[in-house]
Amino acid sequence: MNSSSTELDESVRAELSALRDSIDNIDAAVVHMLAERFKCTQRVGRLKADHSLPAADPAREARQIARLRELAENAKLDPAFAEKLLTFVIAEVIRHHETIARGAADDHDPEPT
Ligand SMILES: C=C(O[C@@H]1C=C(C(=O)O)C=C[C@H]1O)C(=O)O
Repeated sequence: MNSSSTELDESVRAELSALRDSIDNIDAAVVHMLAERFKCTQRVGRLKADHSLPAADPAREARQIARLRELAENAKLDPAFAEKLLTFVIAEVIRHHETIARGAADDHDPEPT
């Protein structure tokens, strides 16, 4: 190995390392943003359970998906991927809402005898 290829290796390593630092920062931001989103959706779940509203709202989901697909297209992100991601997150939210609703129902129902 000559000195120029060693230098190239070093610059490639440095670029890879800098890119990975950015990826780590972005992943941290995604986790924090998801945590904030789930805080909001937990409150929505509580509200729905308290007022006997259904866990899922397909009409709202359809509007969100259409909006996100457009945002994705404008951002040069695959809209199908954006839709898959949102659908995955929403499915988890609905699961949480169902759990909250079951808890609320248990609180209101008399103990089985
Ligand atoms: C959070 C809600 O509950 C569900 C979850 C949604 C979401 O995670 O964005 C959207 C619609 C509902 O199916 C809501 O109704 O706003």
